[in-house]
Amino acid sequence: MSNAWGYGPTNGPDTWMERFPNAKGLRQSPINIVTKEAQFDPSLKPLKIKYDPYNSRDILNNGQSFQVDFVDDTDSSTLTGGPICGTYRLNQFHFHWGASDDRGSEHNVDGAQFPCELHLVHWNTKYSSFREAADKDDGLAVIGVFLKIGAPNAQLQKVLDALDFVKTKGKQTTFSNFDAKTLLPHSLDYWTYEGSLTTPPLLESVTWIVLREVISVSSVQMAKFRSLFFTGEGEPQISMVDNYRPPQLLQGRQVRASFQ
Ligand SMILES: NS(=O)(=O)c1ccc(NC(=S)OCCc2ccsc2)cc1
Ligand SMILES: [Zn+2]
Repeated sequence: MSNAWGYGPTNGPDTWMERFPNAKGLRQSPINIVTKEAQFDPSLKPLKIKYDPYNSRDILNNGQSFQVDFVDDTDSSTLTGGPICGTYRLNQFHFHWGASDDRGSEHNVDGAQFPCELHLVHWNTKYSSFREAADKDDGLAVIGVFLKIGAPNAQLQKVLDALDFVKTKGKQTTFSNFDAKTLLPHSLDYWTYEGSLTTPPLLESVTWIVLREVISVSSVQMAKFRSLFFTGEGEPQISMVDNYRPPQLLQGRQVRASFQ
């Protein structure tokens, strides 16, 4: 389907509003987090994250990123506390990255971009599934984690080693017994605001929880992300890079901080 959305010159973020009117909504993501304007909220609870490695299922190149999918038919991998009410189940995690180390994250912090951003996607169990939750105001909660160039990340390497089997769009392979918690930084201090999916259909259903502490990734590891392709097997190869949406208007929203 030639008119599918993407990140290229003819189907990228500036064209999405043509088919996805949510793009002009009042709670769009990502945003630039201006740290001095993020107000400490003492009523915010600590994040409670419980991930069971047994739930990890497969890794998939979906043509926009790659994602690790989790079995989410029980409450064994959940997010509670923080800014959310109730229990949210881990459905998948994925990344956004740049063609070079100077860009790639979706959220910015004080105008700065990181080379990569991890998103851990959870859905509210007051609904019956991700799909039912995806268009509800309180349907989803996504934890964002920035990756910064530094030492190689051994836990991340387990994910990157699987990329050889999902180079092209639609490829997927088993990815079991992975503990997503090992991708999180030590501190769970966070910023939070009400936003949206950062890809079409851009549904305004996400409570964003962006961690202040980064995790490391080496430049060699970043090159591994860039070895993937947006395109399918047998099609002219287009490298999977710059799969990030730029920051959107805050439109009067408040960004709260869980820390002083
Ligand atoms: N980058 S993001 O974390 O905002 C993010 C998370 C999940 C998704 N998932 C989507 S769009 O699922 C595709 C199928 C679907 C189901 C209900 S609406 C779309 C997209 C973007
Ligand atoms: Zn994402």
